Formats: sequence, structure tokens, C-alpha cells
Amino acid sequence: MQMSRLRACAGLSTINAVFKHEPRAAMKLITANFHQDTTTADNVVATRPLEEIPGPSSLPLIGPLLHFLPGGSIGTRVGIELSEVLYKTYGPIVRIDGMLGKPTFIFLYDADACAQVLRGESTYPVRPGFQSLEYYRKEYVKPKQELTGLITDHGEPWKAMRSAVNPVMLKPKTVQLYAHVLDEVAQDMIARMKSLRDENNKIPGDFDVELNKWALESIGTVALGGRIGCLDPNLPADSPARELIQNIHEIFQLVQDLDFKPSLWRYYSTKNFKKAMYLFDRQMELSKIYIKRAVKDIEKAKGTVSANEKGILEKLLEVDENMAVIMASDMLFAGVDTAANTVLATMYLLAVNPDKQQKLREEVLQQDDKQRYLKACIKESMRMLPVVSGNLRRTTREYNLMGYHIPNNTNIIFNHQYLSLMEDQFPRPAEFIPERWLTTADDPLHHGRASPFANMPFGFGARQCIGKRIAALEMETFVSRLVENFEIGWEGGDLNVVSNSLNYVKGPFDYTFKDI
Ligand code: HEM
Repeated sequence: MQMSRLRACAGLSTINAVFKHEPRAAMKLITANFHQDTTTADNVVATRPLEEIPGPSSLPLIGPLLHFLPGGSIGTRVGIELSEVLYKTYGPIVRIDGMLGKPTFIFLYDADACAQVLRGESTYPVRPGFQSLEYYRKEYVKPKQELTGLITDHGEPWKAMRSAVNPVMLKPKTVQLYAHVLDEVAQDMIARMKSLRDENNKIPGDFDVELNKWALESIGTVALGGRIGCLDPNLPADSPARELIQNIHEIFQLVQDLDFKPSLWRYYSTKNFKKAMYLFDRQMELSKIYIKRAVKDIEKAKGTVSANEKGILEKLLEVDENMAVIMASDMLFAGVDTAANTVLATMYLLAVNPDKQQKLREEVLQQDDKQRYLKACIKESMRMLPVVSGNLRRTTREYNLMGYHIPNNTNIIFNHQYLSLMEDQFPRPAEFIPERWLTTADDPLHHGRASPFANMPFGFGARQCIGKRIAALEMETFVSRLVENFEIGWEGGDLNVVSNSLNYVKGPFDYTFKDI
């Protein structure tokens, strides 16, 4: 997505007026009437069937495929561009029938309807996705595992693991133990950036890969209990660290193709599928090498560390060693691209809003522990350019949603990036205004005027991101070191964001980093 696209979306508050099928007023009425009846399917009064939800037309066998071919009504659009065309054409609830082995999806653009589904979830919310990893963990690995991890498990096994790791990973005091080492990583990254800079204060080459190294080094200290060495310029070519970095990079590339594009691996073992299985295997083995090393260090330090000083890996190992290894793998899987791309977007928004950058720098230099403006800048960046554009659930019961009957086991997408760019949720949505997260309720910009279901960068409820506190600490630490050391500039056009499973910031990386 280019930034101009973001600006275009922001002007979309009037779009509803041009719905072909349901003008906005009519939709609001329908929404209001049907929201009263939210609890159980027994309450469901006469609703229209799911098949009547507006959406691209379908043909037998191929479903709506023709719309998604180049030149079709949707074409190859993904991410926010796909959200936009669906919303503009069909309105706040859209159905895309299943095709090529993919199930039917319902897209929601109405914050109240998102709230209705998410608030109505059972104690076992289901978030489908990452099927190749799920296949690896559930079918490929022998002997079969009972626990496969938070990303891939559902129902009772997911609940058991989540209940065990919640008190460890979401406890602010435990997360805070990493403040020092994450700051070390941030400072090493600043030194690396200085060494990579050219005479024009630019960092040539794949700056996204550099940010991935920072993110992997950061999450690695938490997941694997120690520094990996990603930022070390003299890392030996045959070191496990180098292989781990390469492995995770390749996994992300492959997962995009296998899980988010039409792929035949579900029918036979394609070349990419075989490669992914090999990479998943290696990631497990490499994680185990690091975890073994950490276990030795923990053994050595036994008796010298109080319960309050025990880190996340140590606490998870006390619960169950297998679980600690799986959780480490999930952290590496979910914690690298997410944090790296959020920081890339934040740097861009600070660069093109130098007054906000200066305000942030003043707060950082004052060493204000509350870091309110810093937190607000990151929140605002995640509102405008979130790395995850929408979230997903498979319903665990029936709903009556906006006048339509949604059966159990239906896949629903909550388009929170699009919702967060709507004028009636966040006024002046295309402007980077961190202050909106800090003002009082009487301010027209106050974030509290938006539905909490419009902007959910870390998801919702029992299944929300388990790494959100760790990610926040990593990003706050690094962004504050960035503005302390550099005046961040931008010499290019709009930021180039490409949607795959995530929103990826792609080159050209026209940042400049002048010493302060
Ligand atoms: C900016 C950084 C990040 C963002 C925006 C982000 C966003 C998300 C979102 C939207 C979900 C889905 C939540 C839901 O279904 O309601 C999620 C799940 C998850 N995230 Fe993150 N994440 C980030 C960083 C991290 C990090 C650093 C870790 C590693 C500790 C992590 C680990 C996970 C895991 C394991 C899940 C699955 C949780 C479950 O299903 O129980 N994430 N994340």
C-alpha cells in the first residue's frame, strides 16, 4: 500500500452513501435492530441466510475465482486494497465464497458487528491460519505431539498451554526483567546502523533484513534465554546463529506462498512444501541448541537467582521442557516480522512528521519514565500502518449478524486497519496525531470516541497476542534509542507497503539517519 492509498482510504467516510445495495442509513438501522439479539442462536429471529450476504458472484467448482484473476473485478488486490474494493462495492459485510480448497470468508467493516462476534466467543476462540506450520506440527512430526503451540492449537490443548504461559509472558514484572538486555540489543543495533551508513547518512541495501536481525536478536534473548549474535559483524558463516537467521527468513518467504496464495501442497508434496518441512525441522533443532545452552546457564546459576528474577524461559522450563521449546519456536515465528515492520513504519511516520519526532526526542532526553508520548507514537503508527491488517476467527457458535444468519464454523475477518482509517472512528485519520491517544475525553480527537473494536493491533480477548508486552518493550526501547541518536529523515516518495500474510515495508528504504 502506498501512503497515497492511505490518504484515499481516509476519505471513505462517505462511501456508504454510494452502496449499490444498502445505503448507510438502512445499514445502521439493520445493525441497530439486530444487535439486540446477540447471545445465543435460540434468540435468532427471521434472518437472511449467509448466501444472501453481498459479495462477488460465484460459479460452480471455481467459486468467485474469475473476480480474482488479473483484470477481474478484484484482480490481484490484497491487504487494505482488497478491503477497500470489497467495502466500496458491497458494504460493511461481505461474503467471499470458498475456492481452490479455501473456505468461505465473511469480511466485516462494522465495529459493532466485530464486537458482537468477539464478545460472543466461547472460552476456546479459534483463529485459523498458518496451515503449513499446523500440518508440520500435527501430522509431519513423529511421534505425534499432544501440544503443538499457541499458533496452531485449538480447543482444550490451546487452553491448557495458554493458561500455563499467560502468567509468565504477560506479567509486567517478568517482562520488565528484559529491559536491560533489550536496551543492549537496541544500542548494538544503533552501532550497527552507524557502521552501515554511507556518506549521505543512508543505509544502503536491504534495510528490512537489518530490522529483522534486530527483531530476532531481541525476541531471541527472551525465547532462547540469551544473545544469539545476529548483530555481530564477525558472525562465522557456519554458526547456528547465521543458520537460524537464514532459516527464519526463508520460513517467512515460504509460508507466504504456501498458506496465503493458492498452492497445491494440500494435494501433494510440492517442492516448497518439502522445503518448509525441512526448515521447520531445522528451526526446532536450532532452538533446542540454544535452549540447551540456556538450561546449562540456569543450572549453574541455581540458588543465586530469586523467584522474581527468573526469566521467561526458566519459568516455562519449570512448567514443562517440551512446552518451553514449542513456545520458543512460536515466539521466533510470531515475534520477528511483526516487530520489525512496526518499527519500520514508525520510523517513516516520525521522519515525515519532524515536529512529532522532535516532541518525542524531548521526552526521551528528559528521561521521563512514563514515556507517554513514545507509547502514543507507536500506537498511532499501529493505527495507521499496522503490520497485521485484519484478524480472523472461525465462529464457535451461530450468530445473527447485521441481519444475516452466520452458522457455526464460519470464517470471519475483522478489517481493523480499514476501520482505523475511517473518519467516524478516528477523525483526520490520515494524519499522524499521537496526541489523540493522550487527550481528554472532551477533545474531538480523543481516541476513546472510536470503538475499541475498530483498532485492535494485538487482537482481542483470550486469544490476543501473547507477546504484546514483550513487543511493546522491545519497540519502545529501540525507538527511543533511535530518536536519541538520530534525526530520522525520509527522502523518498510514499512508503511502499506490500501485503502478504502481514503488511511488509518494502524498499526503496529512503530513510536518512543524521547524528544528533
Ligand atoms: C508489533 C508486534 C506484534 C503485533 C502487532 C502482533 C499481533 C498479533 C495479533 C493480531 C495476534 C492475533 C491475536 C488474536 O487472534 O486475537 C497475535 C497472536 C500471537 N502473537 Fe503477536 N504480535 C506482535 C508481536 C509478537 C511477539 C514479539 C511475539 C512473541 C512473544 C508474539 C507472539 C504471538 C503468539 C504466540 C500469538 C498466538 C496467540 C494465541 O493464539 O494464543 N507476537 N499477535
